[in-house]
Amino acid sequence: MKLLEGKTVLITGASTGIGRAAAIGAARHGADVALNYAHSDGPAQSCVAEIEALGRRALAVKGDVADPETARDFVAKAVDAFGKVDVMVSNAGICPFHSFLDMPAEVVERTFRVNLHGAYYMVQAAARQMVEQGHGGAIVAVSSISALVGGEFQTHYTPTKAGVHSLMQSTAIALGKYGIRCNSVLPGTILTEINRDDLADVEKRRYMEARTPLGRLGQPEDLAGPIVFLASDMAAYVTGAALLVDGGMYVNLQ
Ligand SMILES: NC(=O)C1=CN([C@@H]2O[C@H](COP(=O)(O)OP(=O)(O)OC[C@H]3O[C@@H](n4cnc5c(N)ncnc54)[C@H](O)[C@@H]3O)[C@@H](O)[C@H]2O)C=CC1
Ligand SMILES: C[C@H](O)[C@@H]1OC(=O)[C@H](O)[C@@H]1O
Repeated sequence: MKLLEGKTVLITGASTGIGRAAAIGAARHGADVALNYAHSDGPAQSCVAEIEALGRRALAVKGDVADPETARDFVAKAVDAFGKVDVMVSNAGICPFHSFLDMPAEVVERTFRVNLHGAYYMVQAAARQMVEQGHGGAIVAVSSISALVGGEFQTHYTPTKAGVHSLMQSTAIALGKYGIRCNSVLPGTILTEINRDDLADVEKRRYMEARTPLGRLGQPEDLAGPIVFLASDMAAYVTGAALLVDGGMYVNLQ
């Protein structure tokens, strides 16, 4: 059963990792997909090719989510190409691991701007379009288990993920009257570029694996199903919710 047949799905930071897996997952479920990406063209173009090979339309639009103009441009180009916006997946994020006491202000600023301001502008731009269209929509934000627990080298990052989670709660209220649902997924530790260096420390990786009741760290594809579900009409009465996708890591105290 295809859950997103005929829908237009926009995803930020979609050329790699969780965003890319969500883009392919949405296309497998019948959606046309617009991808925002910030860096090299190659991975974005290969994601477009993968989606087109599935028989769906795809569009890659370059832009830094920290700039509010990027959100307006992304939504406008997606509407030009596909005629509408049904789903926004706000996924782009950075996590430059750093100790707290000597954290440079620029690293804090940039992390906040990309992860939180970026999500805010994208969600707002998509919501404005959905309200204008008048037939509702779904917004899924990629928050984190880090919205709920701290990290010694993530003092600049975890507040942004708590912020994204909170943004979905408040926008669920602000947008419910328009039939727009807003939810977040809270991934645990997923093997992607964002933590490649951090998890190159074998001891740390083993520790994180041992904390996970399902016995392994996550793959980007582990997020595709939960994101597609929350984006779909299967979740028609779900809004303001946060779905942990962490192999059980959060509940594993002892
Ligand atoms: N990998 C993990 O363990 C977890 C990741 N997350 C979140 O998942 C999201 C995706 O990250 P991953 O797939 O893990 O890593 P990733 O590094 O593969 O993906 C992040 C994507 O965001 C893009 N990006 C970065 N800055 C951007 C900007 N200014 N404008 C537009 N795009 C930008 C990157 O180019 C990249 O494609 C992030 O928001 C991250 O915080 C949440 C919990 C756990
Ligand atoms: C980047 C981290 O490995 C990853 O990001 C998160 O949000 C989780 O806290 C994981 O630690």
